[in-house]
Amino acid sequence: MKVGLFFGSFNPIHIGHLIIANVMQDRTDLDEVWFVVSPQNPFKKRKALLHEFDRLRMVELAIEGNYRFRANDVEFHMPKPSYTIDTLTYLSEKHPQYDFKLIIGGDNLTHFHKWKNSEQILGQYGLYVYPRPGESVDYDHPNVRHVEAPLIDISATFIRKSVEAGKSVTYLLPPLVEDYIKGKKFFV
Ligand SMILES: Nc1ncnc2c1ncn2[C@@H]1O[C@H](COP(=O)(O)OP(=O)(O)OP(=O)(O)O)[C@@H](O)[C@H]1O
Ligand SMILES: O=C(O)c1ccc[n+]([C@@H]2O[C@H](COP(=O)([O-])O)[C@@H](O)[C@H]2O)c1
Repeated sequence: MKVGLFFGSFNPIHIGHLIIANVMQDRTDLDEVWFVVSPQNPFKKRKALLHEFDRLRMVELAIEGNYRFRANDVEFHMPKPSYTIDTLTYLSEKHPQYDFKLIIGGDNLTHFHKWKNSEQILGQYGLYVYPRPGESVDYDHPNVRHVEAPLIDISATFIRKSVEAGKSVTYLLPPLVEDYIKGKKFFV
């Protein structure tokens, strides 16, 4: 079985993430997509992040009922910051029956060569890349698959700023995630 690992801060998860996961599962050879919540991206500042348990909960709420999607908290139990190669290695040892691929947005491809052991990630696993507005890097490598799909100009940053400014985020988030954010008064 082929599993696409979709790593992210998911601060919070938004419909862009869900569209990406669905396109990847539906239009490629991936059987499932696992959303791996990263407590701490090595390249991002931690202070703006919600607690990882809340980010995981929102992912669970967002994917409820989709049996091809799973939420994964493996990085909560690993050293911080979260280096993707370490998690890939761990997951491959734990689930030798699965063929793991990495799903990333085009913005992450720009700096991918700076990731820890990026060559090993490419050689052993491979990337499925979803295009992102403003990012036009065409990484030419046999293990990099550029998936053609509609551009989505939505980011978690835009959602956080919108909530802070008192603007509506309806339809940018799954309703259960919007309710969770409102209930907990996040980003206000
Ligand atoms: N609109 C989008 N188009 C393509 N890829 C995206 C989009 N939004 C997120 N991604 C990808 O999803 C993964 C997880 O992203 P992340 O959780 O950081 O979301 P984000 O919206 O980019 O967040 P932030 O605005 O806080 O940086 C990354 O690989 C990122 O490139
Ligand atoms: O392993 C690395 O060196 C590395 C460097 C930068 C980012 N990543 C991972 O890429 C994923 C996407 O990050 P983000 O914050 O854009 O959602 C997240 O899981 C990060 O831990 C990983």
